[in-house]
Amino acid sequence: MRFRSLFPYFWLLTLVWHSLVAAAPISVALESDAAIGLYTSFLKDQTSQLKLTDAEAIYKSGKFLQSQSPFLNFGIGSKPVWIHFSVDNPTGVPVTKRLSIETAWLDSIDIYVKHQGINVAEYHLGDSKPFALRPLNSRFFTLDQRFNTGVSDVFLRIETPDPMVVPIYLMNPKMAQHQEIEQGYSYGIIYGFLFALIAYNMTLFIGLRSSRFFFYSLYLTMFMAMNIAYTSHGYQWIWPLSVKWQLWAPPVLMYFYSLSGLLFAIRFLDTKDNSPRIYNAVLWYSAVFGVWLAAAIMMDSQLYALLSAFTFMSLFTIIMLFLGGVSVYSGHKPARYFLLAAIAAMVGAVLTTLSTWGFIPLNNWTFRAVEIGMLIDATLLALALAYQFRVGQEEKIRAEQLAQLDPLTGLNNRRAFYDKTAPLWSMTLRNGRSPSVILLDIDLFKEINDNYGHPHGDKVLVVISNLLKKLIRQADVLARWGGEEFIIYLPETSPQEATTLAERLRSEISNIRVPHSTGETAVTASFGVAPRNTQHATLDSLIATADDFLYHSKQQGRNRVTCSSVSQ
Ligand SMILES: Nc1nc2c(ncn2[C@@H]2O[C@H](COP(=O)(O)OP(=O)(O)OP(=O)(O)O)[C@@H](O)[C@H]2O)c(=O)[nH]1
Repeated sequence: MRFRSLFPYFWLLTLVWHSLVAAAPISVALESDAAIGLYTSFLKDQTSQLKLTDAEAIYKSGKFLQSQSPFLNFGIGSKPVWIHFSVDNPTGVPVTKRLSIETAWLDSIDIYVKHQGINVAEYHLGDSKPFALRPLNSRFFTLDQRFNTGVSDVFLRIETPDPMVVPIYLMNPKMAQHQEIEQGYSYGIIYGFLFALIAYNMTLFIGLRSSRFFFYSLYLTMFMAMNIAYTSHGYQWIWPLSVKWQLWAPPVLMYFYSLSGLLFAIRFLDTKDNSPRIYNAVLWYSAVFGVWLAAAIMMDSQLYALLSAFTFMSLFTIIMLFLGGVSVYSGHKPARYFLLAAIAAMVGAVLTTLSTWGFIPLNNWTFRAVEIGMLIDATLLALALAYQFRVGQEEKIRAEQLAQLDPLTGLNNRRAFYDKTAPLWSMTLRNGRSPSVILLDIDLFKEINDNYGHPHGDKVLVVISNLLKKLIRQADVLARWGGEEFIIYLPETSPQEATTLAERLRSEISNIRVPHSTGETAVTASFGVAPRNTQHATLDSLIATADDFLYHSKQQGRNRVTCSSVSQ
């Protein structure tokens, strides 16, 4: 708020400063790395026909407009623009300065240098010419110009359907070179960081086969490709001869960057399942802009292609926020990271836009805020993916655990019993130490159900389960074997020890009283105890023996323990 309240003063200061310096030529002695927009005046060529002589005549008649901003900005699809500034060399000797127009996507830039009314130099630059023809190997439109003593006039004619932002710099060549190297390093860091994330997430995609990682990598790849195209790094290093691709790459890659972002978002947020209508709307929206872009390309209209790509990309940022917001609102936890990431990307984009339009001071940080925003966006999304993966794993483990538990008693179910006893059984076979199995079945349980109801029967089952849990050793494996049947696997336990335990369990169960509305239920159980011997090649055969002994206990009148010695 405080910053915003300073705006009127900022503008006033700009105007005062402008009125003082606008008319003045730039001195070659000036050592500044700031853009020189305030020293320039300009003319929009409504006819697109003006030649240098016409522009000169109009300039002399005072009809050029003074620039109000260090950065000239004429928006998207502008008419050609003529820009003028003059350079004063009072030193008495020629001085070389580096003239640089640092917007990499301008299609055509004609530069004319005049000294004392004579044409001394002329350059024809721009994206629409092969990179190899540039005077200097720079991704910007850059040249070294010798300014003779006295005042020189520089006229530039710029034509492009892209956003016509024209940051002009006039610097000492060494200072300019130093700046370019610094920028090179910063791009190296950005691309290196993104490349590492892409490679890592592609590896995760291949390893985990989750398309989320693929769409995330695609999104970052598309951002990198778009950035490489509009900063002209691609033209400089990858496709220096492909003039056509350099012209079409920005709109095409902007579209695919936004599209891949949306594909990632709907996959990450599971929009298809959670909000099918939003999912369909996003797909339709993407298709409509895709058709618009394809039609523009077929009609060879770069302007329409750019308009479609810019509109798609602007709305894309808003849709990302919307999708993230909806998802957070509906309780999807990883979406919080997603929303923060979308906000970071948006803030970056807005800061860059505001700075290029002159609403906030333009410097390396604000101009490249979109890239910083994207780095934060990429990092937060990587965190979101990691968080989502962790939550997914935890849910899987929980589901697996639940699949192994009997829901009523919380004991192991039959599957878990086999899972837990299998390694113990194979160890037994190796070391020859004998386990035993106890199988027990509640007596006349049907009567309990019939007399007091099923819920009361459940209560009895729970009480007995808790008792069994309490009385067995930690190494023993207890499970609910069937309806009112329980099993206990006792590793390394002799027949005597197993029978003693079974007797104790039988006795404790017979002491149980489970209260109900009109009194208490007494309960007993019958037991079969089977110690392993040489006939038991498998665990199932040992369990079958325990089952036989249990049957014997039932036959003998219930509430008793039968062990091998008895049956043999
Ligand atoms: N309440 C309750 N009853 C169950 C559950 N699972 C099985 N049952 C009941 O347990 C009863 C078992 O009856 P039976 O197999 O005839 O055996 P029993 O009445 O215990 O008689 P014996 O085994 O011969 O002593 C059946 O009525 C089943 O419906 C359960 O989870 N909860």
